[in-house]
Amino acid sequence: MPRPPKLTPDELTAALPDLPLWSGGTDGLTRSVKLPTFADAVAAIVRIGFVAESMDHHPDVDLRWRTVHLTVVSHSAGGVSQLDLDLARRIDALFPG
Ligand SMILES: C[C@H](O)[C@H](O)[C@H]1CNC2=NC(N)=NC(=O)C2=N1
Repeated sequence: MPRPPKLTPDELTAALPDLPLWSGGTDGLTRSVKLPTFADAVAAIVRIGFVAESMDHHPDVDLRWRTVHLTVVSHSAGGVSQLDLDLARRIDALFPG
């Protein structure tokens, strides 16, 4: 299935108000999720991983103690695409902040 293209800056600007927990630009969107413990943070990554697998679209993940740092970017598109907005929303549904 073809993957969507990188969003234009205007398209991203229009989409970002719906994703207030995320920051960044067309090269990638980031948010952090702080959990009570390291084990909770590992479990959070597993939950996000199942969503990512179901979408066949995967975030970049960096775990520092009990904080999970996430970046959504479409590597094949060389920037943020509609798939990243969808993945960010799915992550927010799991972890509303
Ligand atoms: C074959 C498979 O669909 C691709 O390699 C997918 C998998 N997950 C992916 N995730 C992200 N974030 N970017 C991609 O370009 C990407 N490509």
